[in-house]
Formats: sequence, structure tokens, C-alpha cells
Amino acid sequence: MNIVKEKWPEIIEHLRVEHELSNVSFHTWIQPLKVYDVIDNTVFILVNMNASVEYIEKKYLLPLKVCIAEITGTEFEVAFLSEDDDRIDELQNMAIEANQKKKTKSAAEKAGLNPKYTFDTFVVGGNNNFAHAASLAVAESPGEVYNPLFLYGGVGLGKTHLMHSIAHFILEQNPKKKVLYVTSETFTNEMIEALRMGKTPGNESSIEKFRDKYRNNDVLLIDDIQFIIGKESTQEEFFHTFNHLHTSGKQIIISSDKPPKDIETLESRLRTRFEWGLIADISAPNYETRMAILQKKIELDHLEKYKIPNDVLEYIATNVKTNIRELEGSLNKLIFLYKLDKNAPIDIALAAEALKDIISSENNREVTPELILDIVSEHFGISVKDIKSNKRNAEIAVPRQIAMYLIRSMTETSLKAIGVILGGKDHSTIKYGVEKIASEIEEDEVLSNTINIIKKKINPA
Ligand SMILES: Nc1ncnc2c1ncn2[C@@H]1O[C@H](COP(=O)(O)OP(=O)(O)OP(=O)(O)O)[C@@H](O)[C@H]1O
Repeated sequence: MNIVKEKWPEIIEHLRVEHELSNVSFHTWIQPLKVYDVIDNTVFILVNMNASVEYIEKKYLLPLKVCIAEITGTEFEVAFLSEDDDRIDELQNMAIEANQKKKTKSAAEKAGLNPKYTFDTFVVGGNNNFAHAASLAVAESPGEVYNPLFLYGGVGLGKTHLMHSIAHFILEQNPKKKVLYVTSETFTNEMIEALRMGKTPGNESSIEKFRDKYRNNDVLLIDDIQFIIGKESTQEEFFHTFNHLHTSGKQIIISSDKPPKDIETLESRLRTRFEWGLIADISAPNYETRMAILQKKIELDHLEKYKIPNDVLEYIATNVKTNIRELEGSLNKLIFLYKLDKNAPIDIALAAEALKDIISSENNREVTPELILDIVSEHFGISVKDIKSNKRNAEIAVPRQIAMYLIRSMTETSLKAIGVILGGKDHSTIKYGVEKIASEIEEDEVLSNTINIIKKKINPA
């Protein structure tokens, strides 16, 4: 019950005492008042047929507002209604709507959702438009179109934001839907805990409770699935959860840092299932999208008052390229530094100060054989697994030799170690590959350009 309704007898008693109302005034005007409803921040009070709304409004509106604030500790607006007031129908609709909103909110809270991660706050660009469209389609028709929906992409690029958006959308349409969002880490921890508890006398049912929690859903969203990979019993449990939900037509949404085909230790039966539905990737945003994300953040966090000059935003968008969390973090840091020293204007110098750690980590990341393999695989659109394989077709063999060459020339790794990294090749195979590419780039301009582009991707500084 709302606090005003609950404390109404106390409120009117307070009014009587504070304003020294006579018995007759109190019984005629105040005691018959009833709290009709409290919607958002307004208390609607129903005035008895025999009394005049205008008179009560004039004489008691202000004193009542004060008493409500004093007794409840919260300031409310007050509006009086007569019993034949036309607004009553309207109010009923408003009350239903407000109630619906409250239910959606608590359903969203229960589902573990961040209220800020909705489709409205998600900026769509070339890097994510396919994932966005797929997510919206799933949100509009859960269990009916793409099941599972598998979203993948690098760190901080919006996978979680999109997953939460789907869940919010579904709950707004129907707050009764059972929607559960968890990270695969939570899934793992809860499963381990359930198994542990199950071993204590009297707790045999804890694994059943765990299963109920995950299987009794209309929509299950599992974020960062890569954490369960390689953990045998968790994978096994997830496999059964997946099958249970999928065969009952329930929607499953999974996110990961890689597509299923590149998750090396993923059991093949899970991999096949992940590939049943739709796989959508999110890549790093381009400059225009980065600018749009910064503008959106300014609008959502009400940062207009800082009047951040455009060249400062351009500076941030130019320098923070690969992680949207860092892009947002840069803006926060800029405001933080400005508040710290109000004399410093918000200019490029302050932005450079705010970005100094991020820029150095983006541009001076350590060049490792793994990084080179990732970038070569991304460049040629083949998997790291294929690069490490023994496949001899040119689409794979040439990128493999390029990877050998780049690892050898850009890191201190020995030929023998490169052989181990590349899936157990011997030293002479690596030597041959490295020398072949080194001599070909002298004559083949296209190859030489390709290698330069990949080198830039590996080390943009
Ligand atoms: N397209 C977008 N529009 C607006 N904000 C975005 C967009 N993409 C990401 N963000 C914001 O960037 C931050 C990081 O996004 P999110 O947590 O969804 O990334 P993630 O891909 O799940 O990262 P991780 O791999 O670390 O789990 C969030 O604050 C999110 O709101």
C-alpha cells in the first residue's frame, strides 16, 4: 500500500491538531476525504458529494500538502476529485498503466537487468546493425525466429547491452514472461554450489532447484558463454538445460567473445546446437558511430551543461577505437578531471590527460604470437584453428605462412617455438614459410601491401 494511504488517519489527525480545527469543521470537511489513488507523485483525494471541491481546495490544499510531507517524509502534489469528476475514468487508466510499469520494473529487476541497457539507448551503426536487427526480431517473437540467437564480438562492444535490451522489450510486452539473464560464471557457480549443498543431508533437492531455476523460463540469456567452455560438468548441465528449453520452444540467447567455430574446446554437440539458430557478430564501431555513441551518452547522462567542445569529442572518438566501455569511460574521466580543477577548461589538453592510459594501452599493446594469429585470422576471415591445422589449400596455407613470417619478424619467438604455437609443425616447415614470404614480398606488390596492412592492424602506433 502507498505510504499516504497507509498513514492517512495520522495525516488528517495531524492537520486537525496543527490547524486547531473545530470538531464540526473536521467532521464536515476533512474526515470524509478519501485517498482515491496515488499515481507517480500525486495524491488524488476524493471529496464527498455534499462538499464543495473549490472550497476545500482553497482552504485545505496547502495545509494538507504540508501535513502529508511532515508525516510521510516525502513531498507529494495533491489534487481533489469530486465523485462525478470526468477524470476518474482517466485516472483508472493511469493507475493501470502505472501498475503495469511497476510490474515491468520489478520483473526487469528480478531478471537481473540494467535499466539503462535498452534498444532506445543503443546506437546502431554498421558494426552492429545485423546483430541489432536480429535481436529486435527475437525480442518481438521470442522462440519463433532465431533460436538460439548467438551474439559474439570483442570486449566492451555491446553484447550485454543488446541482450538486456531484448529482455526489457519482452518484459515490457508481457511482464508475466519468465526471463532470466545470467553470466555463464553465475551459472557455473550456482551449479557448483547446488552440487555441494546436495551432498549435505536434507539438501538433496538443491540440484533440482538449480535445474528448475534455469529450465523454468520463457527466455534464458547466458552472457559470456566462453567461461563454461572446458568445464566438463558445467558444459554437460548447460547442454541439458539448452535441450530442455529448445525442445519446449523457449528462447535462448547466448553471447561470447568468439563464434562457435572458433571456440576450440567447445564440445561438438554444443557447437552444433549453437549453430542451429542465428549467429550475429558485433565488431568495433567506426568513427561516425563512436561520435554518435558519445553524443548519446551526453544526452542520457545530462552532460550538456558541460558544453564539451566538438573538437574534444572528435579527439576522443579518434583515439578510442576498440572498446565502447573505454569510450564511455574517457568521457567520464574528462568530466571528473574538469570537476577536480574547475579552472581547467574542457579542451584537447584535458582530453589528452583523460585518455593517456587508454591511448597507450590501445596503441602500445604487446605484440604476441597470439595477437598476430588473431589478426591474421580476422583479416583473411578464417579461423585460428584452421591456421594451426595441416590443411594445404591455398586459402589457409598462405595466411599460415604469413602468420609465420609476421610472428618471426615482429616478435622474438624462435622458429621452434613458432612451430609449437602453430599446432606442432617442425622447425624446417616454419623456416621454409618465413623465407618464402620474405622473398615473395620483394617482388609481389599485392602481397607486400597486404602484409603492411596486417602489420598496421597489429601495431597501429
Ligand atoms: N551501440 C551502442 N550504443 C550505446 N552504448 C553502447 C553500444 N555498445 C556498447 N555500449 C555501451 O558500452 C558499454 C559496454 O558494453 P557491453 O557491456 O554491452 O559490452 P560487452 O560486449 O558485453 O562486453 P564484455 O565482452 O566485456 O562482456 C556499456 O556501457 C554499453 O551501454
